[in-house]
Order: sequence, then C-alpha cells, then structure tokens
Amino acid sequence: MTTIAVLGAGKIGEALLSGLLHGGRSASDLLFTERHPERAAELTERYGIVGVEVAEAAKRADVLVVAVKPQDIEPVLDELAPLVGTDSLVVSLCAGLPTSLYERRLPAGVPVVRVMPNTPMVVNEAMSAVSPGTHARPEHVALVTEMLSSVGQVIEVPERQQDAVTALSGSGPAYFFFLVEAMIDAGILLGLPRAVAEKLIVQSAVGAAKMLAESDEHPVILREAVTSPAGTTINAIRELEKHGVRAALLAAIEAARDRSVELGKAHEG
Ligand SMILES: NC(=O)C1=CN([C@@H]2O[C@H](COP(=O)(O)OP(=O)(O)OC[C@H]3O[C@@H](n4cnc5c(N)ncnc54)[C@H](OP(=O)(O)O)[C@@H]3O)[C@@H](O)[C@H]2O)C=CC1
Ligand SMILES: O=C(O)[C@@H]1CCC=N1
Repeated sequence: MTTIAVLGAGKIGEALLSGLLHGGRSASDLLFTERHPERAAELTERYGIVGVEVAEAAKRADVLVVAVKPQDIEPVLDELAPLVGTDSLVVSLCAGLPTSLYERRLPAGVPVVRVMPNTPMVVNEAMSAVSPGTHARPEHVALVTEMLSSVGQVIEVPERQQDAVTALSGSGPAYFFFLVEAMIDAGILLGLPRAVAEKLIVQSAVGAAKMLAESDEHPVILREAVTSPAGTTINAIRELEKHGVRAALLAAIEAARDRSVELGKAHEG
C-alpha cells in the first residue's frame, strides 16, 4: 500500500488524514509532521497515526503532501531539498503556490503535483483539482488521483486555472457555511427556535445539494421550480437581487482569486 505523509497537519491536513482513514486506508500507511508536539499527540490519539520528523517522512512515504500555510513554505522547502529525489512525489495543497516554486527549490527532476482540495474531505465529498508540474508523469497524476478519489471527486485542470479553482471550490465550502449561518439567523429573526431553524436550513441545504448533484437540470430550472407565480420565493429573490447578492458573489470570488495570485507572487524568485 502507498504510504502518505502529510507535512503540516492543520485544518486541511487533518481533513485529508481523516478522509483517507474513512476511505479505507490503514493508519499504519499514514504519517504526518507537525511543529507543536501537543498537536501531534492530539492527532495520534484521535486517529492512531504517528507523527514523525520530516526526514523520516521523506524516507518512509511514497507521497509527501505539503499542507502548511503558503506563508510557511520556505522552511519546509529548505528542509525537504536534501531529502527528496526523482523517486519522490511531492504534492502541494497550498493556495497560490506554483509547481515552479517547488521545482526551483528542490533537486532537479523531483515530480510535483499541485492540488486544490476542500474540507468536505472529512465526509469523503471533497472536490479536488490536480495539475501536474513539469516533471510529474501520468503515473504520478494517477497515484494522486487515486489517493484523492477515496476522499471525494477529482478533476485535472491546467495549472493556470488553479487560482480560479482555489477561489471557487477551495474556498467554496466557506461561502455555503456563511449562507447557511445567515439563513439560520433569518429563522431567529422570524422567531423560530435556533435548533428548529438549524434543522430546517441544514436539511434544505443537503436536499438542494443532492438535487444539484443528481439531477441533470441547470440550477436556474431548479430555482424556477420553487418560485411559484405571485408566491413567497419571488419576493425573496427580488430582495436578493436588490441587495446585489449575485454581484457580491462575483466580486467575492474574484477577490479570492486575486489573493491566490498574490500568495504565489510572494515567493517569486
Ligand atoms: N483550510 C482549507 O479549507 C484549505 C486549505 N488549503 C491549503 O492548505 C494549507 C494549510 O491550510 P490550513 O490547513 O487551513 O492551515 P493550518 O494553519 O490549519 O495548517 C497548517 C499546519 O501546518 C503546521 N506547520 C507550519 N509549518 C510547519 C512545519 N515547518 N512543519 C510542520 N508543520 C508545520 C501549522 O502549525 P501552526 O499552527 O504553528 O501554524 C499548522 O498546524 C494552506 O496552504 C492552504 O492554502 C487548501 C485547500 C483548502
Ligand atoms: O483560505 C484559504 O487561503 C484556503 C485556501 C482555500 C481554502 N482555504
């Protein structure tokens, strides 16, 4: 079985480890590195996965998944450089960081695959987009795709699209959580108990997501089917349009894309 090491087991690193376990991998095939011993102990207790030093991760793992914040990448690259070679496979989950950064800083020929996943990995419903770097061969992409398929769905995109992907699906779950949070607040405004409002909105979100995933209909058609003539929904839609919610989403996602580009530029040589 492939051994996978996650370098930096924070939010997304933990989501990946947890999803891989749910997806059927054994804890003995997984490793992680963390800079705080308390955090490492917490993860080992929760999942039975061992925390190791980077050198041991590089020695034992077939796939090294970098999951530190983009701002923390420099020391990780310094540490990895003497430990990896053309037999290694480095996978970057970091927003904005191009594969060319890794290729410049690691020994010549090290294969690198850039991935933008999202946190629904914990329930094996991630959306991950993969882009091979210069030295990544089809078998590397296949290995990464196989790993990510056990935690959700995977598509391959040209690397130039990764900043847009990051803004859409990488950050995407946060927009839905934000919307759900606001809709629960609306329930409170209308006088419903919080638990009732939560149940109504979360199940409506689950149902709507399932319809989006399973029906062949465009979202516009699904929305029109809810919007009865002279009914309640059209009154709500008029307010959403009046408050510029569509324009706000376009601007928000564009701003996220711009930040991803900026994070990459911060490490240009
Ligand atoms: N969160 C998300 O939904 C997604 C995140 N990503 C990407 O994943 C990366 C991580 O994001 P996220 O999980 O949110 O961030 P976190 O800060 O939660 O996770 C990063 C973890 O790495 C640790 N760390 C930092 N440097 C080192 C090091 N040298 N060795 C070992 N561990 C280290 C951090 O410790 P400390 O706490 O001390 O900083 C932290 O625990 C980012 O690059 C982000 O762009 C991609 C897709 C989705
Ligand atoms: O907010 C972030 O920067 C990371 C990348 C995508 C989702 N979370």
